[in-house]
Amino acid sequence: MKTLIKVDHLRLGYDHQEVINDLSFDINQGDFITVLGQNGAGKSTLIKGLLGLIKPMKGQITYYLNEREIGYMPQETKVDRHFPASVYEIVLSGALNRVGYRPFFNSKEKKLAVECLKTLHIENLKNNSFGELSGGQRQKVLLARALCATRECLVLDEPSNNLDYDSKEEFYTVLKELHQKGLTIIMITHDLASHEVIGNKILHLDKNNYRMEEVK
Ligand SMILES: Nc1ncnc2c1ncn2[C@@H]1O[C@H](COP(=O)(O)OP(=O)(O)OP(=O)(O)O)[C@@H](O)[C@H]1O
Repeated sequence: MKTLIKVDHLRLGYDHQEVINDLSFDINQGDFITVLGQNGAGKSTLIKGLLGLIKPMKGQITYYLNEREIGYMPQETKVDRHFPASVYEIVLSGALNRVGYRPFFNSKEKKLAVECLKTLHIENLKNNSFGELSGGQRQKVLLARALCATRECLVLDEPSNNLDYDSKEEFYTVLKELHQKGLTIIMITHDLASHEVIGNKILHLDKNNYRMEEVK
């Protein structure tokens, strides 16, 4: 099994405050890892580390994929829902990592954005404005945007926050479909109990007590 990201004796934190200490695990191709932990356990901090937004205080993260091609879906609370853009424009912005110094999106990237809309069954929303969507629809748009950035690995930060039961179920169904298509997924959440988890592994993050559990 190919390893995509290797986390080795990692210590992460801010200034002199250590949040994660001595965490080691591998993210293998085809994994769907759910990260569970109490508020403040360091779930978002781990994501920032994986995305290279904060540097390890100790230990290391080794990437066996192009780091820039990790698709990231932020927490909805960190996204301005009144952002004046269409669904298509938001999804296409996921392809910015492919553009480099070119001042425009090419036809391949535009086609990819439409494909991502189709994959998530939201092609009908293409021309709607983001602000007029329901919570569940907005989450699918943000997922499509993350998908547009990668063919390989998605990192999702509390994607089902604020969704009602039905929208959550629908969202998880879409995630399972992506996983079955071969996407590697790391998802942090605090609204699932261990027995409800989707995916093949659970990373339990608790104060200096980390445990990777295989889901049967
Ligand atoms: N930018 C920052 N500067 C300083 N401390 C921070 C910063 N971001 C988070 N922290 C602190 O790091 C610790 C872990 O926070 P983090 O957001 O990673 O936890 P979490 O498990 O994602 O929590 P939640 O479930 O509430 O989102 C907390 O004590 C928090 O106050």
